[in-house]
Amino acid sequence: MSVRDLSGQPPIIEVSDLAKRFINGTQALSGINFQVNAGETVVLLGANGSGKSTLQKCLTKLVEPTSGSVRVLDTEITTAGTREITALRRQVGVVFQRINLVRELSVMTNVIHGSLGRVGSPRNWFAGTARKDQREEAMEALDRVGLAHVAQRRADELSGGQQQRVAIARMLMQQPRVVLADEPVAALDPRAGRSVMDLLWEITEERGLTLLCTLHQLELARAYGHRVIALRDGAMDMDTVMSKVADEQLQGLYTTEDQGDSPSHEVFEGAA
Ligand SMILES: Nc1ncnc2c1ncn2[C@@H]1O[C@H](COP(=O)(O)OP(=O)(O)OP(=O)(O)O)[C@@H](O)[C@H]1O
Repeated sequence: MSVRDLSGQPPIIEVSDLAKRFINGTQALSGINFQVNAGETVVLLGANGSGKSTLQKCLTKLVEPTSGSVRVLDTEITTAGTREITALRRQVGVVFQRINLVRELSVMTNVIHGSLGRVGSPRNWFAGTARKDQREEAMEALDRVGLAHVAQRRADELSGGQQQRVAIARMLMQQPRVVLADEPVAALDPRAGRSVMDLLWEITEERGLTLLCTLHQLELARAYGHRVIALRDGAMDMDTVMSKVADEQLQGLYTTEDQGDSPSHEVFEGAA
């Protein structure tokens, strides 16, 4: 897999001293600092409850940060109003573990739904009433994920791996600049998971998208991540290029302090 030189690219995501404390008192994040340049592909790692999902949600204000600064695509999300946040979300594609297609509608209609924020009105929701160019674009997106032949099938007739591919095609219809993927292959078997990750990475590379992807499978993280950001107990544990990280360091992210074999809370320099 090629490693692109992105050192001259502008930052797309800038997070400074971010903290999140939930109303029940849980301190989910504190002292989070990093930036991601345009076109970077970053894997986000950390044990259950370390704050990965909260961090991703803070990037589009699905979760409101308690303090600090979060800048995504030149929008300071902590001070942005509803209109700016809506505009930002249109440029940020999301892929979740839970594949949230509309089960009883066709694959094509689900994919067209991805373009609504850009071009559509609710009456264009169904494939039959969508504009010709929308349908053609959806067909191209389906072709890109290898599923043009199932465009007219109901979404729930597809396998989990195919459904996640449809979700990626739908995300492409958004024409996003940034992709946030939260455990996109956790629900899939290893073979399907690998093939969905291949696809996500290829599309990211060919379109020059910026990707922040949470993964739990270390072998996938190793295979796909050019850079790794890791959290432990809501704090930064590492931020470095993947090639500099030893397997023990990655495994150590999933051990507790009292097991005595966790790595130091070092923040590495020179990422990407
Ligand atoms: N809405 C909420 N209200 C209160 N606490 C929350 C809320 N959402 C998350 N938390 C807590 O914040 C901490 C971080 O949770 P988060 O889901 O971000 O972790 P995670 O690293 O994504 O975990 P996982 O790998 O299990 O998905 C956890 O202690 C969690 O219980």
